[in-house]
Amino acid sequence: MCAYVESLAVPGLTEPGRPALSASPPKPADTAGIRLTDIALTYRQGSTPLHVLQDINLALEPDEFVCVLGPSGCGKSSLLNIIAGYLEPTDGSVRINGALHTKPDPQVGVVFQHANLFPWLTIAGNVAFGLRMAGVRRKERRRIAADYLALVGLEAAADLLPHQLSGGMKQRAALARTLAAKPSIVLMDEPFSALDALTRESMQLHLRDIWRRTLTCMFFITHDVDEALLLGRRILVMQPDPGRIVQDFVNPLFRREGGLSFNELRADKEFAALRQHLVSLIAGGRTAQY
Ligand SMILES: Nc1ncnc2c1ncn2[C@@H]1O[C@H](COP(=O)(O)OP(=O)(O)OP(=O)(O)O)[C@@H](O)[C@H]1O
Repeated sequence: MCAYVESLAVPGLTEPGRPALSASPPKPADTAGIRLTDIALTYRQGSTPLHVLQDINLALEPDEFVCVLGPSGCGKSSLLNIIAGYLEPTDGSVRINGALHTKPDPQVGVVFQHANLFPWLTIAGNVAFGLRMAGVRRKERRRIAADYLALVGLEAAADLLPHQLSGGMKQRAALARTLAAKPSIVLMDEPFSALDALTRESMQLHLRDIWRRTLTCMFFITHDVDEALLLGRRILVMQPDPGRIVQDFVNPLFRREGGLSFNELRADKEFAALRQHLVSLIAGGRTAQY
């Protein structure tokens, strides 16, 4: 058992039928899913090297939902950019379903903090845009766009323009646009941080529901520990100088079916201890030892 489990003594961690907090989440088969091997990233600032990432090794199952926490500047976005193929690592490799991944392609979808919809296209047009670029026929594009708009609950907004939508609706449209390309992984960099608290909570529940229905691998960066505990089946914590993963565990509060509401999550007897542990780890106060 890892030191974290012992030191927290959180009731319920060893109860039958409950997912155990584990330092070694299950490994996907050799080729399935996303695999990062020995990733390192170094920038040069004049003659001084800046080691941003070091020794990042990560295996994500095809239906993983992983939340990534860590203080500002620890390299979360850099890691996301490497997985997206936007940034070449100084060392190491990214493989998706066994194939080397070195440049952006539709297998990797990205949702940013701002929706970045094309203002001149309708919401359905935005969702179908990538399909059009991929040569999908018009009738098929329409059908796929309608399916994904229904998935995010935006059927009624199909013919509206982006400026007619609220911030949360725009983010849902952006998610539909990304999912419509049927990516193997969706990378999200603080996608809800620009939303007000109520919209944000509703988007988190929406996303959880969408993940359950699509079982697409989600890589979700957040500064919000509660958000990570609500959404992540697995939680990674990074620390800086150089950026590395200092904890990787299966979230015992995660439920594959049903799922906790916010009130249930916060009332769970394990929640406060887990939250405190993560906050302190992010602040650099305690390093996990196994
Ligand atoms: N193009 C660049 N050239 C040089 N240094 C960079 C560059 N991009 C990022 N960095 C540095 O790399 C480090 C990691 O940045 P990154 O944006 O990945 O961190 P982060 O954890 O995502 O931060 P935040 O939570 O604030 O978004 C920082 O020290 C940053 O200053």
